[in-house]
Amino acid sequence: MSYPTQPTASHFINGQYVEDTDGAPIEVIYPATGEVIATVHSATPAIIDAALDAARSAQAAWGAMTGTERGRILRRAADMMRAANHDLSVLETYDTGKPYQETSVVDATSGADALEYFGGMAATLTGEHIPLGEDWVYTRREPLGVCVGIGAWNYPTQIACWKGAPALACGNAMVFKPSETTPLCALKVAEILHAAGLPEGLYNVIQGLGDVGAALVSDARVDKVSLTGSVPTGRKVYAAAAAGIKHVTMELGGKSPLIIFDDADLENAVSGAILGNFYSSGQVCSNGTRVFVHKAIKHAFLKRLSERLATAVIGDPMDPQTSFGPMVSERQMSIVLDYIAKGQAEGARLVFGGARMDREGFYVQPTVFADVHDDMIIARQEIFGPVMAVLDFDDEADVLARANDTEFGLAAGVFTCDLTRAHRIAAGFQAGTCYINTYNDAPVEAPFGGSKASGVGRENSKAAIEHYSQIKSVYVRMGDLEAPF
Ligand SMILES: NC(=O)c1ccc[n+]([C@@H]2O[C@H](COP(=O)([O-])OP(=O)(O)OC[C@H]3O[C@@H](n4cnc5c(N)ncnc54)[C@H](O)[C@@H]3O)[C@@H](O)[C@H]2O)c1
Repeated sequence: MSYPTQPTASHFINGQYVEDTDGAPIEVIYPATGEVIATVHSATPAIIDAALDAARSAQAAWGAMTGTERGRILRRAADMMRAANHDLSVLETYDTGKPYQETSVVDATSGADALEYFGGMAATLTGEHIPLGEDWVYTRREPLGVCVGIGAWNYPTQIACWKGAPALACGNAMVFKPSETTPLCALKVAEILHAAGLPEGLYNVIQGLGDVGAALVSDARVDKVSLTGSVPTGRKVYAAAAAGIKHVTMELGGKSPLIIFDDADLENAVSGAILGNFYSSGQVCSNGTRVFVHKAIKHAFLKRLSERLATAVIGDPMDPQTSFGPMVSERQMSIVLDYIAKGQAEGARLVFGGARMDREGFYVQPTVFADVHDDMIIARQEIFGPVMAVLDFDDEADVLARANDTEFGLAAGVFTCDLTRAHRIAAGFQAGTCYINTYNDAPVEAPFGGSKASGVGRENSKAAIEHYSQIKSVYVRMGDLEAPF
């Protein structure tokens, strides 16, 4: 292997790499081959303590700096990430198995966007002046303190930045725990931030499974928890954070609807369905995996979709021509294959794919089921893999009610050339992130997050500031103060 995937050490604390081999080893497996490419160690109680203490001691001075000074460091880190894009993309590909064709334009790029955006915003975070006759109130927008970030495995660099950038811009310190499946990329984010001038202790990365995450969430030194993960984990983390009355952001799972009307541009609609189901081998939280297709175009849609899926280049993720890679792990591959078996057992019609690929690594074919009914398991549960469920409809009000009939509310999309219908449907969706004639765009300028069981709070955009800062209000009396006795 030409790229050094083994990090200098497992953790990054107080501005430097730290190792503690007493922690249980965690093997990092390259999903395209099944080969072990690195080993890190789970954080011991001493490592957890060191990271939280470092964050606690560094935060006050950072919070007292001007926003301009903080922002300058974040923007420098953004430039350094862009300059290192190739190496970071290669590492992301080894960590996740996602094709370099994707990682080279999405992951470090999106992370750098977040650092640049929140770096630019840091100096604008001010309070307000509220006149009350001759008295007045002013507000101060203050940091929360120590924020814990806990990541999922599908976008390790992006998640580390989407949480770190707004947290740091607002004057907080962060302890980030990546997913145990993809522990490598966040270490590089920490390295770059400190090389860009971030004072030590402000962005710490420690490794571990759910037990390390749980220890962080319940620690009294922590003021806020931001989780990206599944709904079941979200329920546990939200409950543990509530016990300590901590702030939370919950970026959880979904089973999002994508509605395609008979007046839609078919080629664009097929593109949307492909992007919303097969990008990153289907391992995207906001994917539109329930594709409602108007009966009048069902045949044409499935035909064109199958033709285009047949042109997917499936293979070595490091080959720039490859457009579809493996699942992140053997475990995730078997979860997906189980769902495919359930779809067949429930009587859904397999239109494309449906099997593990006959090659090394954890590859599952892009898979499409048609004639799916609302109550089938493959239409109700998040699969988190390349499995599209196509459902029929012919009435607008009915399809909107069916689209919303789910515990999830992360994303939703509609393809139609009818302007008023597009906005009517978008207004009717019970979802935090909606798309008209496109799918899965996630620019840093736009709020991102879920409603219902899919989450609490928003990442990106000005909205994220509300979740990484708090308002203090100061009443100022200008005259004498009267009291009853
Ligand atoms: N909404 C979003 O922005 C978004 C983005 C990406 C992924 N996701 C979701 O993430 C899921 C896939 O990722 P995953 O399999 O890594 O999710 P997961 O819920 O299994 O794990 C997420 C993280 O939580 C940690 N964790 C597990 N139990 C914990 C506990 N009790 N306390 C604290 N931390 C704990 C894990 O170690 C991991 O780092 C999918 O459901 C997907 O939809 C959501």
